[in-house]
Amino acid sequence: MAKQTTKKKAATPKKKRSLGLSKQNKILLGSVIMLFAIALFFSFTSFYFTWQEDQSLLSEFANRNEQAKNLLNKFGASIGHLFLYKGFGVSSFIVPVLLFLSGLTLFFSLPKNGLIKKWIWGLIFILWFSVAFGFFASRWPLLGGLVGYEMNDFLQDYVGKIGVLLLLIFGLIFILVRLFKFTPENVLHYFKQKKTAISEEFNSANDIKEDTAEEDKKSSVTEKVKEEAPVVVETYTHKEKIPPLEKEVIKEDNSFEVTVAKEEEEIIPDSLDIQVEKITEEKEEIDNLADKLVDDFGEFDPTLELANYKFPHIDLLDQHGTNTGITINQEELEENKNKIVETLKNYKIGIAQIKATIGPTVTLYEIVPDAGVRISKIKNLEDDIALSLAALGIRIIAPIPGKGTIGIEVPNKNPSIVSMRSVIASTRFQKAEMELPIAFGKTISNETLVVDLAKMPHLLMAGATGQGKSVGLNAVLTSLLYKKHPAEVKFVLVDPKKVELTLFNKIERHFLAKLPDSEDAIITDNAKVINTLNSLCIEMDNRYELLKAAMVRNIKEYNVKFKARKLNPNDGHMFLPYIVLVIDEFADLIMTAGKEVETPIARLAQLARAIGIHLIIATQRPSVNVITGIIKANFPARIAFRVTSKIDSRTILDAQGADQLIGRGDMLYTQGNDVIRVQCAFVDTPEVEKITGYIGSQRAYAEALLLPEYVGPDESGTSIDNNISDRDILFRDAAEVIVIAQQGSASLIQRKLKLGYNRAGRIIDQLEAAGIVGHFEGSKARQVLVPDMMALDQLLDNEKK
Ligand SMILES: Nc1ncnc2c1ncn2[C@@H]1O[C@H](COP(=O)(O)OP(=O)(O)OP(=O)(O)O)[C@@H](O)[C@H]1O
Repeated sequence: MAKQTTKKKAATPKKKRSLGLSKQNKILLGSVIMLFAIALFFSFTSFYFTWQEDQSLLSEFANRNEQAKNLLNKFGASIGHLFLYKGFGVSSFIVPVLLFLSGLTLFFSLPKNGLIKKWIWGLIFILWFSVAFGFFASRWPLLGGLVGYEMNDFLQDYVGKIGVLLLLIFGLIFILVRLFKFTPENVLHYFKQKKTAISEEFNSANDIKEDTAEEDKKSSVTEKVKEEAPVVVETYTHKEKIPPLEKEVIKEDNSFEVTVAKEEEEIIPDSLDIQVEKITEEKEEIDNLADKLVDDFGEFDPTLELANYKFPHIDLLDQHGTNTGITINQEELEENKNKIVETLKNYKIGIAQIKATIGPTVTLYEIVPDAGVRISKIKNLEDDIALSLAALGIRIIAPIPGKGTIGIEVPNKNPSIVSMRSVIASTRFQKAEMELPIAFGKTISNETLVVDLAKMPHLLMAGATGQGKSVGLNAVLTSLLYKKHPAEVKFVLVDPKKVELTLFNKIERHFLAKLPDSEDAIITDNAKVINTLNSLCIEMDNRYELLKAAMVRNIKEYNVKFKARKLNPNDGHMFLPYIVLVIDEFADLIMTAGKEVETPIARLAQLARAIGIHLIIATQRPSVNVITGIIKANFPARIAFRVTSKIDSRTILDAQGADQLIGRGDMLYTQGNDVIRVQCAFVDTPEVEKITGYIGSQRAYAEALLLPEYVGPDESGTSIDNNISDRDILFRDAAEVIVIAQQGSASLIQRKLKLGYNRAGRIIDQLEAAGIVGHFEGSKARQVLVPDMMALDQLLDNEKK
């Protein structure tokens, strides 16, 4: 049975495992081992015949005059003595067998698995036989060897003869069960099979006998066979209970014999561990090349071009008088506490416990109301509490998520400024292992809030004018400037207000990205914003192509692969910096360009996270026509500075509270679930100027990062064929309508000539090509280039000539 198993195993095709040796070396080593095994075998065999004669020569190994009788002379005599006499006796023969198998495996580069198991079992056998021979045949020391004898001696000292016998029996059972898979059922089945075979043999023998007998006797024999048949069927029904392993053989006499396919059972034995072959992954050629390149040149360093770039130092930021930290006004605390308790008492709400956490601008009073008090009751008292505390900006959080208490945020009389310096210097920011870390400010419990823009993945910021949006944007940009090398991140800045972000012009060649044909990197013109957004969409598509070619899922993996030199720059691969698009006044953009801005923004917001383009959009007017559903859905991270109405607060946060803020950087931050109150870090214009000046004075790239070129419909308008024969038959009528009204709009043509939108659009394009109306200007009507009917006639007549 065991043999069958081994055969089966050998027959199973298995992948070869690399030994780390070349083919030739394997053949050499394999043959040496096999020959050594043969030498051992001959030495051992010969030892049994010559050991007595060679005994005296064992100490004369170096003496060349002495010759041993062993087939392998003194070597054979010595090694035989070592293994058979001093070692394990006759079971030592297993050693050359195992060695031969190992040599064979190497020689033919056969799969190595199973070999270790063979060695382990071989050694178990050697030990068991050695002890068994030592026990049963102690008179013949060459059968059990010295080890067998000594082990017997040793064991008998402790467990006696019977103990050793029991141990040997256990060893035998162990071998039978673990190696040969003996189970009582197996044994029973084996005997049953034997019995069936014998009875069949017996029957067939009878058949032969009966064949020679007379005819009338024949029938009785058939009956007898038939009688026997049910016994066999019984066997079948019994074994039917284990169907998957059964192999049915329909015998000639129509009786069934069922053989259990034990071999199969042994291929994946239940107790034997499955041999899981560890396949050393074949290295791709490209990987080898990459490894070689990395060995030769080290990993690709994107910062190499500006290797001497110095990050801005903390002293460029001001303290803003915050080095003293938050001052606690004990009186104010007591006073507020008493007022809260009293107000609630007036409404018959008892307080079991009250606790205060002092933040930079507000103090959070956490109260645990008496049992049975309805939370909604406290929430409804918001205005009353505000009135009794005579303070603006009271916010009630009922209950505080995850705490089971009710929070009342009361503004401090003397709020302290959270300086950008303090948040940048915080360990939380300094140790932040993030892709794009941003230190927003400090939470109510005075912890620095550091978040990863890459995870947000886009940020929507809203707040009424003068509440701290621009400062917030500067805080975001400053955080990134303090943490990122110019090679790692690029900004696309859109500033319709024209004054807020101009300071960043100084770092154009370090940190900014722009359209190829534009002079200024900071975009202030709304028409250009559309081009830039579409260009970013092209960049996004290009990056997706690169990611696809590199077979990675996001920019992080892509850059890791690129740094490891696994992506060939000749195939268009390059290190991809993160791109952060900042739009300072989004409402203005939407008002002037509408869908044209919304569509690329929505596309970017939906798709750009994986390829490292992140959007930060700020707006004064968080109304639903500015922050449309599609934009909102793609900006889970939102910041609300103080807004003027509850509706605005709902629009931006999907919750109220932003209308209760106190302004000056007091903000609410949410990344989808909880709303956190944060005091935004304050960074003043002179500080930003110092930082950008410091960076700007350093060696820079030759130019800002160039975004892909985008030819918008306004520019491409000129490419429309000014083909007179292709013109619409109503072209002249439309031209007259436009010139008379001096208004270049498609809807005017639609109305006056009762045309569909598409036809009117086509005519407008033709009018543009003819030079009658100007370029497309977003939601504004086109300029009419022909002043009156006379000029129009002249223009069209000239065309005909
Ligand atoms: N985090 C802050 N800490 C302290 N003061 C602040 C903070 N943020 C803003 N301020 C104060 O509020 C003023 C207005 O801030 P900011 O210019 O950022 O407002 P804004 O929301 O951008 O206004 P607008 O929309 O009109 O540009 C600042 O000059 C500053 O005095």
